[in-house]
Amino acid sequence: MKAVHFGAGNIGRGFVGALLHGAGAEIVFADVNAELIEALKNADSYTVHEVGVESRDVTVSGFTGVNSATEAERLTREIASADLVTCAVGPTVLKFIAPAIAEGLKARGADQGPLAVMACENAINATDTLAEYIAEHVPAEELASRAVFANTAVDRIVPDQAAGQGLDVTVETYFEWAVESAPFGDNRPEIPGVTWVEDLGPYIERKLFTVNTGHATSAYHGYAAGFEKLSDALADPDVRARVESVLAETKGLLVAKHGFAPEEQQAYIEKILVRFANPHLPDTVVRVGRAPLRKLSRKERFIGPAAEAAERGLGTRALVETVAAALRFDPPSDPEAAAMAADLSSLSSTEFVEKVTGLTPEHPLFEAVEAEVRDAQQRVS
Ligand SMILES: NC(=O)c1ccc[n+]([C@@H]2O[C@H](COP(=O)([O-])OP(=O)(O)OC[C@H]3O[C@@H](n4cnc5c(N)ncnc54)[C@H](O)[C@@H]3O)[C@@H](O)[C@H]2O)c1
Ligand SMILES: O=P(O)(O)OC[C@@H](O)[C@@H](O)[C@H](O)[C@H](O)CO
Repeated sequence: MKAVHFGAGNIGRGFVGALLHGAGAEIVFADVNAELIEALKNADSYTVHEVGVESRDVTVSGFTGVNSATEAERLTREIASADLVTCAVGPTVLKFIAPAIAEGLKARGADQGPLAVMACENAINATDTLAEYIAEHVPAEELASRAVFANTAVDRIVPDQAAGQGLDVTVETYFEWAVESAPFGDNRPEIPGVTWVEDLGPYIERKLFTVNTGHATSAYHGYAAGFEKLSDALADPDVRARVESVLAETKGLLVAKHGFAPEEQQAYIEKILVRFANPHLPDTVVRVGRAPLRKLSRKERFIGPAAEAAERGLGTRALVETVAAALRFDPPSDPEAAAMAADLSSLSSTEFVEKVTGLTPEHPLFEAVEAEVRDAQQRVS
């Protein structure tokens, strides 16, 4: 099996690359980071350090790199001859990698089987989004015969890596890669460790609205309380109580919407709280809270579940209080935090809520969120 993976960052090397290597795949990492690609071209292997109660090292080999910004022709050839394309570049970058995947698809021989395409991003139906961008460059019939698109949900905490660590990646021991099975019929790619599911909807929503909602809640309240390390933030009783309150609210929605048993969802919550508290994992509130405008958007981890909960008459107070904390997230290293601050000072509260959260004034959640925006604006003026 040959795989081209876009995004050789934390989750790319620390999770997707490791599982593809475990599947015996030859891996081509495609990235715009020239230094990283040179390092991948020059290395024979790197090590994934899984840290936790039981730590272990996994060696990943059998890969190369291609610079997707400067080696377009080679990238086309690599995709044309691949069995699988995966990506972990961030949901807002999907539109930029789509043209290259389209070129690779168009260059495939008629006798080749379809290319499996699976986006590994923290977003609902990210592969469908990528497919829509690719469809702008490939005729519909050609696309249907040359590619199979499957949505996925990926779960493994991979912090930003310490300088001087080279290609090695420190990760938690836990992982889950859920992939929808229907698009493949009887021809699923053989990737040990993948959980095949018929309906990904409940899985991705449970993951995003529990793991990522809880994680970002720890980050925003932890940042406000002055913590740097995520596990230290969660050890603070006030932050912990806020995270538990938020997860009680998303649990209410997930149980009502998807029919998860309450005790099953509670066990899932307890498990992720242990994962967040992993003291061996050097994760930070700045990484976990990164890109607050994306995280406050309509289908994302706060407004997504809060809007649906409000529509069902369920509680949203803790989620809205976390939105308030997110509005105060201002690390100088985060361009979206700066853009959010600029929008807070230049837009009216109504304009800000409509633009950033996608909520309209008629929505039952609008008033509560707008009140927090007004409060944040008064603090900075
Ligand atoms: N880190 C985690 O714990 C984790 C876990 C699950 C899912 N994810 C998701 O995986 C995605 C990536 O996250 P990450 O933590 O690995 O981020 P990261 O910043 O470590 O890696 C992203 C990589 O994508 C590359 N990239 C950016 N634009 C590109 C382009 N146009 N073409 C090719 N490569 C490009 C960057 O250079 C970088 O190497 C995000 O959607 C994130 O939500 C992350
Ligand atoms: O990657 P983001 O910015 O969507 O979210 C930050 C973290 O919550 C996330 O990367 C988690 O570590 C990961 O989703 C765990 O599976």
